[in-house]
Amino acid sequence: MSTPASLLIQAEQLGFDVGARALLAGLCFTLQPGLTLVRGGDGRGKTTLLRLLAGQLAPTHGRLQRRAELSCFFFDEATAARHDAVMARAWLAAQREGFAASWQAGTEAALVAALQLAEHLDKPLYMLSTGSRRKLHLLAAAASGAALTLLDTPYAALDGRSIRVLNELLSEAAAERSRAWVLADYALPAGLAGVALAGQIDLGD
Ligand SMILES: Nc1ncnc2c1ncn2[C@@H]1O[C@H](COP(=O)(O)OP(=O)(O)OP(=O)(O)O)[C@@H](O)[C@H]1O
Repeated sequence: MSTPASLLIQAEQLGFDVGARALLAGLCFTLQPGLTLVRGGDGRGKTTLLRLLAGQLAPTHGRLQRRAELSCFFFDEATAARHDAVMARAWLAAQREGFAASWQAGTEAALVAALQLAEHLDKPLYMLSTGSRRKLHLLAAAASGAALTLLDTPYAALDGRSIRVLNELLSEAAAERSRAWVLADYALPAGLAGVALAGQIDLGD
């Protein structure tokens, strides 16, 4: 099958079983540039779908066809403990190195200021609050310049100011023509009402 240039990932009858249970079943969608919402209630498989899109898991059924050499940013919270002793500045430097070809230094500098992260960069990650860690992950996601950026319930634990910054970031992401962003959440965040989505994948309640 040919893959149109604007298409990043195509899912055909995608399914993922957990033991005997079909957690995800029969999903068909295409990911396009802009912002796609993966919506679902508790335990409906949002994180699992992001792991499939990131290539960390293989589907049990169907297939995911991806554009060749698709760069992807995904910070899986389940792996967070591994980074605990690392200084925030070193963690960020490693992200910068990993996405050297597309890193946006201007975005990094703007978000360090907007998310008030400067005071935290010289601390080990274990000293950062959950909210500050999440802000650091958001900064790296935005600055990575990755063709595909996956965000798992990114509003959780954010303060009001950071929520406004994230709303702005995702509103801009929705207008992107070269990057695709996937936001997994329980519902469309209130601050994104009226934003034109590239797509929506509904996993039910
Ligand atoms: N590999 C696995 N082994 C066992 N259980 C799993 C596995 N993957 C997912 N699950 C279970 O499947 C359910 C859905 O997982 P997932 O975290 O993908 O959903 P979610 O929509 O992100 O959930 P939540 O909204 O609660 O964060 C959870 O109950 C999880 O424990």
